Amino acid sequence: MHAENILPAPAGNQGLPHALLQIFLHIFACTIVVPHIPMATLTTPPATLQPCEHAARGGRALCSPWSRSRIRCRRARAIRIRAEASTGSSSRVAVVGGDGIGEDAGDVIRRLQNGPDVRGVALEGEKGRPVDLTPLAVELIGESFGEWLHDQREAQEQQVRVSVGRDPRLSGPRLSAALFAGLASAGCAVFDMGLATTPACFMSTILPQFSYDASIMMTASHLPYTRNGLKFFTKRGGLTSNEVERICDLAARKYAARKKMAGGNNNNMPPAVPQVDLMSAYAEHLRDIIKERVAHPTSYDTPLEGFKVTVNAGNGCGGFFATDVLAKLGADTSGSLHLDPDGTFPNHMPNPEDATAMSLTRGAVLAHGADLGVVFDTDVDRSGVVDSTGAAINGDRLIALISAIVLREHPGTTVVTDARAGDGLTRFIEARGGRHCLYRVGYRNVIDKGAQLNEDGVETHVMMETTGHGALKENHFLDDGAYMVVKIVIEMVRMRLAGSEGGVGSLIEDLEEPAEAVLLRMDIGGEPKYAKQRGIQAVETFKEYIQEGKLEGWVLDDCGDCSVDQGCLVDSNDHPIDVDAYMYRAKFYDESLGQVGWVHIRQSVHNPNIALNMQSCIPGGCKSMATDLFHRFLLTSGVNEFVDITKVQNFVTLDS
Ligand SMILES: O=P(O)(O)OC[C@H]1O[C@H](O)[C@H](O)[C@@H](O)[C@@H]1O
Repeated sequence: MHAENILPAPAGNQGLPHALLQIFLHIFACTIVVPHIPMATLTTPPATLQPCEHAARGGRALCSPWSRSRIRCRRARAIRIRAEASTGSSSRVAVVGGDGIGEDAGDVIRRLQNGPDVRGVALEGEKGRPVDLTPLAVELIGESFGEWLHDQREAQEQQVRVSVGRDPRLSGPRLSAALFAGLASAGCAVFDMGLATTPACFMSTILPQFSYDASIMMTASHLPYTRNGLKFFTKRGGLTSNEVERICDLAARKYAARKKMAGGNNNNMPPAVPQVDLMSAYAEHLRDIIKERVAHPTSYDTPLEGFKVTVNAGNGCGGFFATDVLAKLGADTSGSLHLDPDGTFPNHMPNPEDATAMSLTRGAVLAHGADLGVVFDTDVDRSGVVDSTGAAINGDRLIALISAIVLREHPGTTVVTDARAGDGLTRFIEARGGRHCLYRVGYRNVIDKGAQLNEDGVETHVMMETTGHGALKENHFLDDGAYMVVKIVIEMVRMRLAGSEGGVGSLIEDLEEPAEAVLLRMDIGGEPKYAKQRGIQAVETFKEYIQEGKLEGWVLDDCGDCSVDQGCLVDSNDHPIDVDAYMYRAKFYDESLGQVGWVHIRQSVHNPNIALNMQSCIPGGCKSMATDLFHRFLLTSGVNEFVDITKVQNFVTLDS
């Protein structure tokens, strides 16, 4: 069962009878001490969080769900919540409609930072969301990135060379011109790669014929056509959230003055920028990898002859993979869908998590008798596949498939995923001799964790988020949806050469799936500028409720500093500087049933909401967990004063 924002509102009074609800509330009002959380009205500034020193380290906690001592976060950071009423930010000038000039006018730029990316609204059309990714904002961010690059360089004698690619969004050409202008005014030599993919942009810093110092991809991935954004690379890889924060801050500090100067318009003539054909070279690079690794005994240059592969690019940037990679290697790609780039995305959003994208691809695979279907997201840093039987392989299944392939190449390797991955995936990896490290949501967090484990001497070849962002140590720690498909295609050919009858789906036949997986999103109310702090407040209150023993049966997954040798590892927000969103996972135990499942609670990276993921191996388990949380946490903690809990309520009261 999967659900996100699709749960129907309860018709009439389908939920707990009102009287029963009153009894519940009365009981909990009597037994639970509700902490005072200063959140008077939604227009007052929220509380802020002050990180304190880490709690002392200890041995691995053997938590008992029924005793408070087991409900302890061994390495959790103590968080102190304090009211901010008299601090600077509360006295700042409000930014109205993302357009104000004042003491904090630059906040409109700072708010464009989404973790390691910049994302914003580039075109009118979203109700209640004005355009904030303006040409001026993009120009200033480009200029600040250029300055940041100069600061990073030891030798200053050569001009910094920066390439720029983009997806087909309608706002792309205009914003690219602004980006070129910003980079040029920072003294960079700029190269226009036109339509490109995000991983290809990074590869433009590596492939010897380009070898740029840095690259920027303009994309908003699977988000609506009205959005756009920026992803930044140097030869080291993608920038971290902290680095992007510094760049946005630099741009923010220039914003008010430049806006006055420009009168709100970007009047600069765009510089003349040479165009370069990166994608042909990148496609050739992928073809060479397939040829070399398959080393076909009779058809070295066309190892895909006799294979049918259907690609669904969703009108994003991924069409090249069908025409310039697979077809040129001999594959029949005639059943492919939506290969032509179209920035209005008329069919569906390019996204391997999108149900329409997956089911259309499934239909095409079955109709054409294809061996494999491939789904890319807009900028091709994510992918999913469909096997020859029509089974969708995305999320945990894709991680399992890649893990199965890589664990044969690198026995015992560690696989890092975000903590929304299922318990069945952990068992799947461990059954093949691998180790599973569960970490923070956000592709950059997952990749950085893998890089860090390698630095610490823990061999880690696979880093994959359940969203389909997958990076391999062998491929520059780069999340590259096309490279993941290259690995799968090579395996498909090898299996056939070895005489195997089954398709790649047969490699994950023993993956156990949860009985239920549900995602509910709770909108954060009030002024957008306080949304992040309110989100932190809600998520931290959940953690404190468990730590203080107010949620009997709930246990934080708090193994933040256990060795990967000991199995799973779940981060506990233990590096405050690097935290880009607050999140926790907690298991729920029932006295008679044992472990019912887990919930993962976090702030959304993109929108003012709290995402609540739940998984259970018991039918009805998600509803039990949601019901418990609804009555014992959401209603009693005060979180419901600034978070809209309707979707959880609807789920809880939904007839099963
Ligand atoms: O916070 P959400 O809106 O659920 O989005 C979360 C996701 O955002 C982007 O797509 C990132 O690339 C992912 O790494 C992340 O998991």
